[in-house]
Amino acid sequence: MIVNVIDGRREKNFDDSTKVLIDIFRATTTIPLMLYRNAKSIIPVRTITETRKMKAKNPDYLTSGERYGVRIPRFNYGNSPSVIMGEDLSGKTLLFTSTNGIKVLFKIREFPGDIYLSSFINFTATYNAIKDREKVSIIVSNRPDGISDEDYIYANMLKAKLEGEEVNVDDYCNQIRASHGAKRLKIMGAAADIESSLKVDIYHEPIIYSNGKIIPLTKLSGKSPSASE
Ligand SMILES: O=C(O)[C@H](CS(=O)(=O)O)OP(=O)(O)O
Ligand SMILES: [Mg+2]
Repeated sequence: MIVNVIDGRREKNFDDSTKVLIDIFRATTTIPLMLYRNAKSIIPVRTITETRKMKAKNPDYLTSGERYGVRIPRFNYGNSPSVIMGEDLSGKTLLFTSTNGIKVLFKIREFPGDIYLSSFINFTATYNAIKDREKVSIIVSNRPDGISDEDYIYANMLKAKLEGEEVNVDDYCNQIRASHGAKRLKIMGAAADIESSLKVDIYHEPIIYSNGKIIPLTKLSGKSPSASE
């Protein structure tokens, strides 16, 4: 197996490998927790305006997302995994837009190859879903200032596991706790999101992007989770 870690913010060209989108703080932590709290699906949306337009057409949808970490005014939710953990989202469809992770998702969906979304929340399920693939690209969402050590810590853990190395997950969790990204969350007043991002394997499903929606792989009846719409 070939495993590459790629800066999804800077890279412009992607191949047809299986892609795993990583955004530990916080989109690919929040999204699996939305599904853990029984959401039906998450619809990624590029812009705030588009989100409001889709909400107007689908009043039952919930709105979620942020810009630069701050919840968008009049949205039902921001991008806080610790807030989502306390919610019952049974049967709900959530519109979701975020500063980094969703931006990169819209970039990579233009290329062939299955797209998974992963974090500590569904680490083992992701590993089991892709461990036999020929080529895997672990796509780091990064941030505007180019500093997202939390994403690289997780990407390196997943890469090590895929390459057959023994992985001590607790060590990686402690690296996250000591990361620049964790300090940033504390400064933002979102310290609770650090431990929420470290609920390892609380969600037991691989999560894929398919035909405009983010869903558990098991919801994809029989088809390959092709990223192309
Ligand atoms: O909401 C987040 O934590 C980040 C924005 S920032 O890094 O806090 O400015 O968005 P995400 O798309 O989850 O990286
Ligand atoms: Mg992030």
